[in-house]
Amino acid sequence: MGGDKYLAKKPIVSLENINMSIDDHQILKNVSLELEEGKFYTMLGPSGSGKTSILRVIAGFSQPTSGEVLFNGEKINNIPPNKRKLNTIFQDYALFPHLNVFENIAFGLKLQQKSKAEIEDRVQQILKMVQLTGLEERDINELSGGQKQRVSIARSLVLNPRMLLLDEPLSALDAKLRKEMQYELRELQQRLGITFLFITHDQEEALAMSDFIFVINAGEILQSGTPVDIYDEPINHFVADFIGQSNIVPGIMVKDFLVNFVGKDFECADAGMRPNEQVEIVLRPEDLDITSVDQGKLTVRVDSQIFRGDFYEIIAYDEDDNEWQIQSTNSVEDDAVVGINFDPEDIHVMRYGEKEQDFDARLETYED
Ligand SMILES: Nc1ncnc2c1ncn2[C@@H]1O[C@H](COP(=O)(O)OP(=O)(O)OP(=O)(O)O)[C@@H](O)[C@H]1O
Repeated sequence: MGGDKYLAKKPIVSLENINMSIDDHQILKNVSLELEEGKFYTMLGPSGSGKTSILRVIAGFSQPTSGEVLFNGEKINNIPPNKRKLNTIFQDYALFPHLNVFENIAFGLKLQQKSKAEIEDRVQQILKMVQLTGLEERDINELSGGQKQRVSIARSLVLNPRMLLLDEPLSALDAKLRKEMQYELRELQQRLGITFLFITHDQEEALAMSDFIFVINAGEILQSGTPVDIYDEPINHFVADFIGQSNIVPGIMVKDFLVNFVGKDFECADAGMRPNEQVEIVLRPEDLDITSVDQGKLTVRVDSQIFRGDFYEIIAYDEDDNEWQIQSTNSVEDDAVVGINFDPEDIHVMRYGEKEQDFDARLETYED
């Protein structure tokens, strides 16, 4: 899914069937992706899933075992990192503490032996872009977190990259500053119009910041799409569980648009499954309402609840012992037996362990 939505424009960077092994350990498995001009892309996945490895392949710090890295349609596998029109920003920003803001930003241009006048001009231009004019002489350790982030981006931008690769740049920050920087980074990307490829293991961050997300696990892209696509239509258990909170229960297809779970048939909006196929059902906690037993589509027993500020998060169990998380504006007593209601359109049906290619193929067959 999603893949076809962004084929219309020519990608700046593409990966085609990238595999990478280190000491018999396969780190990347058949990774393909395309990155277009001017978008904010995120690679989202748990620790060790291969996000940094993909970024390193794009940047040229790692060589894939097989597969092609393309820049504007041309193979760049053998082009060294400093000759690629990409710049990487690391978690700690790697700023030089003994140099001031101007000198940090000018560093790459000095290495390229540009004239003093050209350096002055270019740095001033970039300072304006990242809104740091006036801070040229400031020491790096006298800057706020947000300003440091902007200096590190400015230091990359001064070299005119087509794309910035950002490896978990916000992960060391406390929650409040992190939120502010998310906003700042997103705003900066939109203003500059440069493609960002951002890495995070934080799903909320990915949903909030990105135009397009690649969900990575065990060296594979499990799903790619807009934040809304991925949240509303996760293709498998891993994605549904990793992105937001989900109730996932086993079910079986009765026929098209009818699925059975917890012993009852329910209409559902999903497509392309065969009768009797084993499936999994996703219902998000915010899509469930607590009601009386006679009015409810399912009956559950409340186990516990936590007050979350604007709602109660209720944990309950159905007769098959499936756990249900429900967001409710009202508190409910422990052990109360209640009904839960939901809109059939919010029932999302998945195949266990499905991969994105199979999902796309199934959808195509169905649409034909
Ligand atoms: N040089 C290496 N030698 C051996 N194994 C490696 C090497 N680099 C990465 N790996 C392994 O490859 C897998 C993917 O690592 P990678 O750093 O790409 O994951 P990640 O998703 O970026 O994780 P994190 O969020 O923790 O940084 C891990 O299992 C890691 O241990």
